[in-house]
Amino acid sequence: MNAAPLSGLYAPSLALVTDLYQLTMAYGYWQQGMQDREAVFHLYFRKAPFAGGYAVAAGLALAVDWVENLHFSDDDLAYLGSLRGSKGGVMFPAEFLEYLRQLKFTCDIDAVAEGTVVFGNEPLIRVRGPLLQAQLLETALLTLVNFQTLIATKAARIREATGPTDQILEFGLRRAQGFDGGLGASRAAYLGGADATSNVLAGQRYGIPVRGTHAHSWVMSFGDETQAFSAYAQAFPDDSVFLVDTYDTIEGVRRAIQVAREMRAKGHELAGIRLDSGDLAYLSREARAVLDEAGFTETRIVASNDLEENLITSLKQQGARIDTWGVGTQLVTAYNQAALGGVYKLAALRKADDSGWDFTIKLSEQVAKTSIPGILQVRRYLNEYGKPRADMLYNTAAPLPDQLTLIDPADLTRRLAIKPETKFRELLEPVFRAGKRVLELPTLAESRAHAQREVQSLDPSIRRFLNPHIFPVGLEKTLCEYRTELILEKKPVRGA
Ligand SMILES: Nc1ncnc2c1ncn2[C@@H]1O[C@H](COP(=O)(O)OP(=O)(O)OP(=O)(O)O)[C@@H](O)[C@H]1O
Ligand SMILES: O=P(O)(O)OC[C@H]1O[C@H](OP(=O)(O)OP(=O)(O)O)[C@H](O)[C@@H]1O
Ligand SMILES: O=C(O)c1cccnc1
Repeated sequence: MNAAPLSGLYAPSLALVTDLYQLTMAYGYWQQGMQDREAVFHLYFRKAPFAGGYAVAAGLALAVDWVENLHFSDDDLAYLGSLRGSKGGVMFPAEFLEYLRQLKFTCDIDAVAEGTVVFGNEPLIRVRGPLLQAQLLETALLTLVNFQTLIATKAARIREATGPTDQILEFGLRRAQGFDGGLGASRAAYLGGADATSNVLAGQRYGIPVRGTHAHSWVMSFGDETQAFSAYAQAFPDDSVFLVDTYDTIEGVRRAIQVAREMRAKGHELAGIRLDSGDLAYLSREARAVLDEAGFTETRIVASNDLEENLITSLKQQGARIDTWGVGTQLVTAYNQAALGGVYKLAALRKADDSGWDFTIKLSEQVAKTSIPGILQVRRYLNEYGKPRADMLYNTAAPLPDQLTLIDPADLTRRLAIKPETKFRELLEPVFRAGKRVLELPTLAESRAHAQREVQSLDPSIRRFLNPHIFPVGLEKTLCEYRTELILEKKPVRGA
């Protein structure tokens, strides 16, 4: 079953899911008469998470849902009207609140499809429209895209470790960052490569397959493994996975086999056993041998216990016979990297006299952190096998030269000339035009399939966990030169 991609989770409007400063700036822009100056913002991250070579873009469908439901309700406005500054004065006057009440979303949004592999500095979302509106989107878009992209990428790495045919069950809800953290993580984990979740709400909301085994408490409540397994088999004769490690794992496997024989006599097969402690490589090999010996060659071996991609890789190298991986805490909390540092930066502003664009830049001590001006598009060049070769960021508001050269923004001497016949695709596609959605979103299952094709299309050197190869992402030469000019124009010259 595929749920509709727009879940309505963010309806009614969650307009107040924002930082106060978005609203104080909005008021300021309105007061200055700047609210309708046309602006362009880009949402991007600078470095792929987990010291990896890529990220899997995610969160767009949630962002679309939020934007489509964006409006300030009576309650929202009453609350904003009640806010007071430090001297007790009204923070937002009634005329401005009335403006917010009437506000209609009219921006253009272009975005990278969920599941697409992306790299540092590449806009995942481009928002173009009235300055006040485009600014108001910042916090919610970042909250949604940063977390979804982080978890989808983690899941893709776990999939990399398990290989394509093993099952990955996401078990994280109990260790997640609250209800919404758990729900969002289940969605992103599925998008990034998990096969199913134990999170029932995520199943209902997003159509993700729900799966599970049973807890130690089930065995403990019977006090006897054979009885516990028989009772579970009675309830779910065709879907039983017995947790065998409550007392002694190998003894537990033998008891599971005993019950499995009784099940077989009644025409049912034991689906699997689960290991949740001890040496998972050794125990899974032993369990496989005992199961096979007893004629239960199809019974799956599920393992859980703080699993993550490096541990799974190691278990595989140790010859573990695990074919289903239950992964919780490390996946849904992105344990080794708490957040993706995506940012939302102003890149262009229509001149006050409407005579063209001012391209804007945020300087930084590090050139790599200096923002990229323009109305950007990401062009992905493909090699002769149709696999990604290099990405080019270019300014759609300036003409492209005939000879295209990519320049690495972190090292201006690294360049790549593009042959004119090189095939490419543009990653940012129209999602909203003048506030109306123009893109039919794929289902979550379609985005998941897209993510798997995308990750597979990357060279293994970019997918590896340790010191991955850096995928070339360059600025088109004229954009790079323009950016350097802007940096020099804005940067004060220091005297010695
Ligand atoms: N063969 C192995 N190689 C590397 N790490 C392993 C191996 N087998 C298990 N581990 C991991 O080692 C960690 C500790 O395992 P252990 O069974 O001691 O965990 P535990 O949580 O303390 O056990 P328990 O659930 O009994 O309290 C877990 O993260 C587990 O996944
Ligand atoms: O280790 P994770 O990757 O987070 O996977 C989820 C964990 O949650 C459960 O343990 P818990 O001790 O909470 O319950 P249990 O008694 O059912 O084992 C399960 O047995 C896993 O070990
Ligand atoms: O179904 C399971 O086995 C399960 C669910 C949540 C957490 N740990 C295990």
